[in-house]
Amino acid sequence: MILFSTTRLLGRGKTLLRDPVRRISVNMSSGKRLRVLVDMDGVLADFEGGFLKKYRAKYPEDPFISLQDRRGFWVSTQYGQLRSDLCEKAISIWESKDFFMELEPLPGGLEAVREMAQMENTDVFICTSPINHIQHCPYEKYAWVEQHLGQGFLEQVILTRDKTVISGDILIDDKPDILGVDPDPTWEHILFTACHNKHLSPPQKRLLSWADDWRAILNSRRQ
Ligand SMILES: Cc1cn([C@H]2C[C@H](OP(=O)(O)O)[C@@H](CO)O2)c(=O)[nH]c1=O
Ligand SMILES: [Mg+2]
Repeated sequence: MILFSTTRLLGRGKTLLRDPVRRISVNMSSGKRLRVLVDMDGVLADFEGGFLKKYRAKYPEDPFISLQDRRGFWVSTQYGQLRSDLCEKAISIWESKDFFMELEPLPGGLEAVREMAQMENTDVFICTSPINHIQHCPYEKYAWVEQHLGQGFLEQVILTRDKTVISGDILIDDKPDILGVDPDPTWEHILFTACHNKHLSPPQKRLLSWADDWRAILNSRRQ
């Protein structure tokens, strides 16, 4: 028997505790709640496109790598292979103020997470890693979510350098190898296709874009 001091029964069997700081949805029906972790850069926010635009604006005379020529997750590695000084130049782009703030949303991503948040027996979190340079990125990632999904969605942001310690059923992420202290994370990694990984033959299931059938992937994990 679960006692709630003040509760408001919502439709679809969800109960929200009146809590000035945090609203908690408790599942009142029997089904297990599905927990979806959605990555930010390369899945909701266009890191690669934003990088190339700002790199070319800042270094117009320097060689660049087109999106279709991108290989390997780390941009700076490939730029460094092109010419050693370009590694630092690449890093200077995403360490600059407003880089993460000004990233464009990838098509269909915001609509998909908004829909997930309204789905029965479903919780969605944005699970994202900050870069090492902490001056701007952590704040701008939160501000980006507030700007594009609203203040209420800030409750759903998880910032971590180790995604393996976050529990969930599904992690939709463009990084092919998601490693951390836990060798056996609870989530199934769905590889979100990006310019840098489209040539791989990954072991994971792929989500080609948000126009692909992400609802079927969620439903396949529901009990
Ligand atoms: C340096 C670098 C960071 N990133 C993103 C991944 C992480 O965000 P996310 O976990 O939201 O995908 C963040 C820190 O590495 O920056 C790239 O996508 N490519 C890069 O080359
Ligand atoms: Mg990513």
